[in-house]
Amino acid sequence: TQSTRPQRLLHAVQKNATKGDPRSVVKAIDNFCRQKEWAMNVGDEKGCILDSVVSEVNPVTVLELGTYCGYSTVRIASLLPPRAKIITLEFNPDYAKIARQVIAWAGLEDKIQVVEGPSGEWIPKMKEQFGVKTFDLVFLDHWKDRYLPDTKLLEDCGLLRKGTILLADNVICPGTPDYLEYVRNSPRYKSQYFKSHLEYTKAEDGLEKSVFLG
Ligand SMILES: O=C(NCCCOCn1ccc2cnccc21)c1cc(-c2ccc(F)cc2)cc(O)c1O
Ligand SMILES: [Mg+2]
Repeated sequence: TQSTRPQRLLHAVQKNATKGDPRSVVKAIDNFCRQKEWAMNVGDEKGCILDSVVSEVNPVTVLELGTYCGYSTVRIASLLPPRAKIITLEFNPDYAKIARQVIAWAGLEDKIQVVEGPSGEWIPKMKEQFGVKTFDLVFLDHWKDRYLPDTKLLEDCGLLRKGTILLADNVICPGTPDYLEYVRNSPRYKSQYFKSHLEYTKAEDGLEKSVFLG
């Protein structure tokens, strides 16, 4: 039977990346997506901006909404201090299955918890299920019309603290207009746009970094 794109991406990692070397996993995925098949990873250009924000925040507890094949999960985890953890939420079980294998190839299983299901159901359970108090960094990369409702849900569930950083992918393409309007106009956020390009293309896209002010 025909393989899926995530399966072909995983095979490219297993063929071209060194087991236990996260940066070689990131490189292998970027090469696959540039040379063979486009895929919706944050990519190398926006990935550098992601790296700089992660390094600046030095988070101990990270939430990622939208795992896909685990590219940004591996990118973030490879920069975390020893005891730091990422909880990454994926709605599609086939994607989650691939992501777990990409994460294992990178040797980062101990830092990453892949959780399957919808954000609307899991966010209210974060404290009781995973012993999370608040998140230091949230990377939004899931359904674009869920960025705003899930941000409000994170606020309401007390999962954000003064200084929590929200970093949102695709605020231009595909676009998250209601989310942008909210974080740029709400007195509870200080927002900054990092102009870039849609992964592996020349189309404009960017990341929005927003600090929760409490
Ligand atoms: O759609 C995108 N990502 C989202 C995937 C589903 O996420 C579903 N999902 C994942 C956890 C999760 C938790 N709860 C609910 C839904 C939940 C996405 C799309 C594009 C893109 C840009 C231009 C195009 F022509 C076509 C596509 C680029 C990106 O970088 C993206 O991230
Ligand atoms: Mg994205």
